[in-house]
Amino acid sequence: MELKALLSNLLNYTLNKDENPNIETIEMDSRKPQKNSLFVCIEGFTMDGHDFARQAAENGAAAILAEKEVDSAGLPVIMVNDTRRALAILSDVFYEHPTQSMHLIGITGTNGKTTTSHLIEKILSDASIPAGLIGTIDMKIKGKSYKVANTTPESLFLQKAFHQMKEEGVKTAVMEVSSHALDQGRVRGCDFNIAVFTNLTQDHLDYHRNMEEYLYAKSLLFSQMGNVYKNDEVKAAVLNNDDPASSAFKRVTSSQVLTYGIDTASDMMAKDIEITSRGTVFTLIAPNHENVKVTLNLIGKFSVYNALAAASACFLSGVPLKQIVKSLEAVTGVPGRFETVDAGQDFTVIVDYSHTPDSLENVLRTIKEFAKGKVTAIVGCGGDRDKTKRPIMAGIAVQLADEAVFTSDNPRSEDPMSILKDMEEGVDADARYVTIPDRKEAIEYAVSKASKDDILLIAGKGHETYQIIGSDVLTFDDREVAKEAIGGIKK
Ligand SMILES: CC(=O)N[C@H]1[C@@H](OP(=O)(O)OP(=O)(O)OC[C@H]2O[C@@H](n3ccc(=O)[nH]c3=O)[C@H](O)[C@@H]2O)O[C@H](CO)[C@@H](O)[C@@H]1O[C@H](C)C(=O)N[C@@H](C)C(=O)N[C@H](CCC(=O)O)C(=O)O
Ligand SMILES: Nc1ncnc2c1ncn2[C@@H]1O[C@H](COP(=O)(O)OP(=O)(O)OP(=O)(O)O)[C@@H](O)[C@H]1O
Repeated sequence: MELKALLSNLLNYTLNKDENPNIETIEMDSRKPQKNSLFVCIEGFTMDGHDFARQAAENGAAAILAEKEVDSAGLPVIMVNDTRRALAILSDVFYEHPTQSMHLIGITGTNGKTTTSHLIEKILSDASIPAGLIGTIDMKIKGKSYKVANTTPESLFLQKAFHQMKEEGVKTAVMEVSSHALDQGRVRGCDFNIAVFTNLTQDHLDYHRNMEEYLYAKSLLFSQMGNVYKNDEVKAAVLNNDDPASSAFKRVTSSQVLTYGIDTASDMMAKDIEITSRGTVFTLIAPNHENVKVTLNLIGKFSVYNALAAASACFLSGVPLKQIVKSLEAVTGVPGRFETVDAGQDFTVIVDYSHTPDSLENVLRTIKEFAKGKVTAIVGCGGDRDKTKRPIMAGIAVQLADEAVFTSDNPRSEDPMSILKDMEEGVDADARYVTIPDRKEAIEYAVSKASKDDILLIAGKGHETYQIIGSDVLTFDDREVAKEAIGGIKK
């Protein structure tokens, strides 16, 4: 594509020379081969892409997009105000606006994005609507899994992925939309049909300075949805009516709103909820007033919310209610979300991705509802991330579990002991907890102490198969470590 055609949707830019090279790829990493690329310089959080413009030129770039002066080795330079935001527009143009002719569902919220997106994908594919999926665990196209670096990848990766989905005949996609992505404009080129909100509680205050800014970032999904219609379909915001943040989103969206809830009157509701150790039973009341009994294999009130969010999005996507319920009932779990580890032991081990105060509290409260024996929570907090949640999470663990084991969870560049010290600020000295910095030892300790009918919650890492210590990414899987530890005590 000619450079000037590629720039056609940018409102504000200057080009330093009247040249119009053919652009074969767009790249944002100078270390990759550039094949006549437009190299987009991004000022990141650790590096500044502007410092690598010359390297990109030497690797074959044909033009440079920048927001400040660069050494371009004589290549044409396009200057814009914000390269990250410009990249979203250019990627959409380069990949021929893939989402304009797709049915795109975006999910935002602090907790439940991954679970809800998996439920939606399952319901749609059971209804013979193959859906691409982009989220924390992976990207999936026609059942094939691809690695992703971020919950919501950079716009360049996203638009390329949507293009690939279309090439492979997949015209429906469901994706998680993180607050970082919204703040950085990664989804600006995405034309959403449906935007879903799960809930808003404390997280990511290392990035967003306070809850107001976090809420504002989330609201961008709804304010940026744009027109009321897309290809004759009404656009819709699917909002959790029980969460106070929804009122802010109602104010900023110009789309139709469909609400769901348990405690507040809503378009899609769950009533008569029963929570058991194996799942959840409730009556689903749809916007057309149809009532259906649902037996979910997913545990806890929070799972009912995820089911309601998924049911609402799929109802709006034209899937009949009975089909939605059938698919929801067939879901046995999502990797790393309330996943039980069974190695023949007489106690229960649950691995769960709860790494926010709210999710930890929900999971522990749910466990307590059916626990017959002692509940032990193994909990850590990430390094280089929101420090304010450390004492809060530790406090929740000691308050709700019979015993807490504080340990490491991706300490990154921080000293694990100083993270544990921050956690200890949230608990009284006489609280029942132990501190074991090595995560493997912490799991082994809890397993060795477990008796019949006890429950061990290994919180925080869920599906992750690594532990980041310093700059090393070490192989670590809570599920495997727990199995080995159980094997060890059986010998
Ligand atoms: C804080 C944040 O958003 N970081 C993201 C950001 O990294 P960065 O700004 O630090 O990038 P950088 O390393 O400084 O590099 C800047 C630029 O220089 C370029 N570069 C760098 C070196 C070089 O030799 N040549 C070169 O061209 C890089 O390719 C890049 O374009 O841009 C990268 C590329 O898109 C992201 O992968 C990275 O996400 C990191 C992995 C991350 O942890 N992000 C978290 C905070 C995040 O975004 N999380 C949310 C979900 C959170 C949740 O809900 O739990 C997400 O959506 O993933
Ligand atoms: N609707 C919900 N409300 C509160 N907690 C939830 C909800 N759904 C799931 N959880 C809890 O949060 C954890 C993470 O769930 P999930 O991965 O679905 O959320 P997420 O929004 O994708 O998280 P992340 O953004 O960190 O990837 C689960 O393991 C569970 O403990």
